[in-house]
Amino acid sequence: MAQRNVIDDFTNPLRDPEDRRLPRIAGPCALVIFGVTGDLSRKKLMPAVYDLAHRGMLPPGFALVGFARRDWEDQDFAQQVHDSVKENARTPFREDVWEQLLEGIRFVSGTFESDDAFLKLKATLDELDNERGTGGNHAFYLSIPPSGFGPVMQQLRKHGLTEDHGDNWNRVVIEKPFGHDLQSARELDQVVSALFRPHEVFRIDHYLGKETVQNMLALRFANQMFEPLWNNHYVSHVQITMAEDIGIGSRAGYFDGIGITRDVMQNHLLQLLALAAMEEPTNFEAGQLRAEKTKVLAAAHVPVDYARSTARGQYAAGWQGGQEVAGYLQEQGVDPGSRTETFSAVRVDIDNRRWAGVPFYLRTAKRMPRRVTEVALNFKKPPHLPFAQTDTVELGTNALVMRIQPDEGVTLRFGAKVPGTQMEIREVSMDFGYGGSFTESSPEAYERLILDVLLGEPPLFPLQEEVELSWKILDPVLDYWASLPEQPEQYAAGTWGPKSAHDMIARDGFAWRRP
Ligand SMILES: NC(=O)C1=CN([C@@H]2O[C@H](COP(=O)(O)OP(=O)(O)OC[C@H]3O[C@@H](n4cnc5c(N)ncnc54)[C@H](OP(=O)(O)O)[C@@H]3O)[C@@H](O)[C@H]2O)C=CC1
Ligand SMILES: O=C1O[C@H](COP(=O)(O)O)[C@@H](O)[C@H](O)[C@H]1O
Repeated sequence: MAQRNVIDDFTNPLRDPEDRRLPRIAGPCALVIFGVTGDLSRKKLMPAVYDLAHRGMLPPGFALVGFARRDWEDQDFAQQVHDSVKENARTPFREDVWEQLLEGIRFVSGTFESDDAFLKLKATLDELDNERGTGGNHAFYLSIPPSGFGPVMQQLRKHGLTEDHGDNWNRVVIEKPFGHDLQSARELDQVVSALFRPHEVFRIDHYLGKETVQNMLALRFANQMFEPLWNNHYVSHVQITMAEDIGIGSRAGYFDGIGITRDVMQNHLLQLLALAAMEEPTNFEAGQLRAEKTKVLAAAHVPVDYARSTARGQYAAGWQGGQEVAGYLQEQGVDPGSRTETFSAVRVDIDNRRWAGVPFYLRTAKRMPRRVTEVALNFKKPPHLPFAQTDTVELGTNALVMRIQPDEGVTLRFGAKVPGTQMEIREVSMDFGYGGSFTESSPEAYERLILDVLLGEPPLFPLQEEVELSWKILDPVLDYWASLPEQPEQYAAGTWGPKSAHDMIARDGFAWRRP
């Protein structure tokens, strides 16, 4: 097979100028991370910045500014970046890359309420603009508890940090969950849109940055053989699972009172549903892709008999990976009477021609037996099986499983004849795995999305309309659960969730997959 010659690609005058294989490199800019001492920043954001630098996708004068309450100097922050890069970066540590990054690292200490801190941030950015040529191009990443979104944006505007001089840009990146219900999401949007123009706002959902999530678009729309089956003529039901084996760790302050439904179902799982169920966009530009997701979310709802169409749970003490682990109510920082759910399952129906009659089951939880995210299309049984009484037919359901993580790929489950002289059918799998098919490694979701922000490319960032529709789907469920007098049903850590969740899907004649 002919090898692609990379040097020719850059020198060949006939090369398509739109060639998307050219590296995408950000222009001069500063990335300011609020909440830089937090879990997300330490595990994902700082390593992603380093990985981008390592891949040569950041400009030489790039600057990284951290903002948090801790009483740190630049060098303390630099040490934290260094440690989290060494621990969590995808690409190997290189001294020269680190040295270059280090030159642009600064820290500002203060609270969201402190005018002094924002004055210092302004002075720091002005200095960087002069020293490193970042030219007034600033991306403000709010990696903070949702209650801080509004106050920080107000402070940015108050201190002239969002001013447009005509030849610079300012962008704001807002972590999920955007609001805690429809009403608060609308209120937050009023704050955002009074301070920023639509193209300056990036609502981040890191699942959209995952390689395997984008591959759902390739699987569906780059092939002819799947789409004809992708509807209620052939699909019996769809299961979307995001299971985590971890508990809440040190994040009680954020998680308790929010719960798993607001934390990930309102955003990651409903985005997966939208990508799995939407119609084909004309192209993958922001407007087209987001319009199709919006349409399908507008057609989705949880059937109103919530006692039957939903289930919630809370993990109790149990065993995980051979170790005894505490129950949710015993975790440090959790209110001992907390009713926060750590398991959530809902049935979603989609009222359109393609999906009428096909339930989508969404399930997510902490402290499940293993970490796995997948989207599984389960197909109807064949209308007739031409086998004799004496034949052995052990068929489950045909399924197409998009394995988002950690074992990334696609699995097709179908029946095959067992070798031998008798007709014996058994279920088998056909697998595509990234490792076996590609030499390229997948960028981390945050790597991809931070670069998109710095380049000003919005297709992978949900619109406010998608956020609001997602709350509209889940608000009635959350209200219903809040009205119940009892605690969420307990499930032992390290198991597949409460009995009510198994009953919920069994009533419809199905069972949860064991991924
Ligand atoms: N953790 C994760 O895996 C993921 C998190 N997210 C989202 O990212 C955001 C942050 O989450 P996470 O990192 O887990 O949260 P953490 O609680 O770990 O971190 C919160 C950060 O905000 C800072 N902070 C809080 N209040 C103030 C204040 N009044 N003034 C200044 N700084 C303040 C803290 O600084 P200090 O050190 O001074 O306390 C800390 O740096 C959330 O919106 C979450 O939904 C999204 C995807 C995954
Ligand atoms: O958004 C969140 O996602 C993480 C899980 O992310 P993943 O990429 O590892 O699947 C979850 O642990 C966290 O609670 C939530 O805020």
